[in-house]
Amino acid sequence: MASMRYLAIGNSICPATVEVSDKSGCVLDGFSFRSSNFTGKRNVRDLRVMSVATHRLPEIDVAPPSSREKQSDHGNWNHVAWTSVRQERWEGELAVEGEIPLWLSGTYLRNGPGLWHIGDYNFRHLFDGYATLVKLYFENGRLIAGHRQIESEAYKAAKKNKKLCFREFSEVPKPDNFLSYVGELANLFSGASLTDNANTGVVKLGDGRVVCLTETQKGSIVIDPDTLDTLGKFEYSDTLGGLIHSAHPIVTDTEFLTLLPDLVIPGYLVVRMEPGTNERKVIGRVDCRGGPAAGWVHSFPVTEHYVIVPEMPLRYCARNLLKAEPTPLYKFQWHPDSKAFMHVVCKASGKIVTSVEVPLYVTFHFINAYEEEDEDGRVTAIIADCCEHNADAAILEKLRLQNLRSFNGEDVLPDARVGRFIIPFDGSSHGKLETALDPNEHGRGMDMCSINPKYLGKKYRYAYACGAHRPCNFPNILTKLDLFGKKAKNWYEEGAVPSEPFFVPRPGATEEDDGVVISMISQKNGEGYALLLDGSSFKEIARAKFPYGLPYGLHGCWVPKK
Ligand SMILES: CC(=O)/C=C/C=C(C)/C=C/C1=C(C)CCCC1(C)C
Ligand SMILES: CC(/C=C/C=O)=C\C=C\C=O
Ligand SMILES: [Fe+2]
Repeated sequence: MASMRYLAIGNSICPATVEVSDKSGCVLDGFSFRSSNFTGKRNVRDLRVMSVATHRLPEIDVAPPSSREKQSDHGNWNHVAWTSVRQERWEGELAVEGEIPLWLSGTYLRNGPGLWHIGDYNFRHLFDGYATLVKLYFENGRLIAGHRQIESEAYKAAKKNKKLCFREFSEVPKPDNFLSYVGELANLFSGASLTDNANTGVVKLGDGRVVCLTETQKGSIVIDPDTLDTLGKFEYSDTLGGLIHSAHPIVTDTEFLTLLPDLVIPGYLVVRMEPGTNERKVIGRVDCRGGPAAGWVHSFPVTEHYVIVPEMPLRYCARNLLKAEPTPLYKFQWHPDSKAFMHVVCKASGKIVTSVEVPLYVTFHFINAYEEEDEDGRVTAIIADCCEHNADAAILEKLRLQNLRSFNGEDVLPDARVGRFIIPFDGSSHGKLETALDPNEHGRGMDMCSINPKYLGKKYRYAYACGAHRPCNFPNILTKLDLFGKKAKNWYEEGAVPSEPFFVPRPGATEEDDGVVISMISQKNGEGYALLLDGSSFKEIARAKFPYGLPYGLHGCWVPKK
């Protein structure tokens, strides 16, 4: 039966988007929307007519509420952060408590794995979930929010067949499922079986296209930042091949830089793509110095003139890639004997400028890097900061959904820190890895970071990240790190699971921390809200409650209003 809703916008009544579904039943019923205090000029296009999808997730049912909503004394049993989003899409205006700065004009997009089941089959790992894209559109102090599932092949196939059809981070389809979907031509043990579930990040290219990404190259999907429509695959037009890439390319208005790990001859291609093209060109290549395979490169840092290629002892493992059952470290293996390295590639020449052995480390996310110079302007070293998990890959296991969903008050989140690499340019064979500030400043939790994008590759003072208020099983505070003062300012709310704090600079700002920090909070009572903190004081300036609890999400980007 078709269902339709009407929402008031100012004095006029506009039909909301009509969703036709053969299942009736309104999951998101009874929300109230602020419409009476709308003072801006009414412009339906600009305000992206508020629409509400009123049907259940078609064909992918959510888990029964009884199990989903059960909570322990600690309020964390099946916390909404780890509970699948309940419908495919939603959009509406949120009532704002506090003040959104009027200069904040544009869309914050956040990607992440928001749907962790197919029917009553529950996925294993946080990174397995089908991509849920969330948007916060700010204009004139008002906020229109929404979410939508990304229509990847993997998601569509799961919906159609009610079964997993592609290999996800830890999940592997049964051979029959895959073959019935892709056909006899493809082999479960080939690249064709890999997911295109673009559930990790979202970037705005210099030419304005917005692309959702994961670690598989085929999982690069172009979306419309206004409607969140899936527009199609981002097809790389070059012939570089390979199956995987870094989940975090470095994207500016003028270039897109990424690393393509070589799983056959261990190494990495450093590549650049210009705005307006789909063709990556090779800048240079780094051969691994240790181990049987390339190290995992979820992210990497750059400075103004160099690309830093990390070689972690947590390495891809071709055997694990093809295994039907998950291994303790999934597609990776820990090779402490292979040592750890940092390579520095000149962006202009593609040459390796230096390559140093460093202490063992484990990181998902580099924060930033910059060049240290002497009085004559000669580069003496590179400083590269990351969220470092004390060289312990156990964090991967902690991100299993079963672990995230079963917090019982025990402090089980492993310690992490801001790891600072010092890579000398004097020909030394070894670099250093130090702790940038006392980890107790941020509760010894550290991940999901952002900086002022104007400081990318440059000497910087501030970073924003998730830290810990212990006991906890997952980073549960937002932290502003002052890397000069070696201090942190923290934001905490009991039972909250905040997503990556994302810094948006104020146009015209001259101070590094002049701007706002956006995060989305999943609450222990099953609700959720968008949060805005002042980038300098790190105090709350506004919050806006969603009509439904938000699942956890990973990385975001900012699309300024044209
Ligand atoms: C969400 C996140 O941080 C990481 C996601 C990583 C994914 C989806 C990795 C997927 C992979 C495969 C499906 C097979 C090939 C290896 C690997 C890149 C790990
Ligand atoms: C959420 C996370 C780590 C948290 C640990 O403290 C890592 C996410 C990685 C992918 O983007
Ligand atoms: Fe990431």
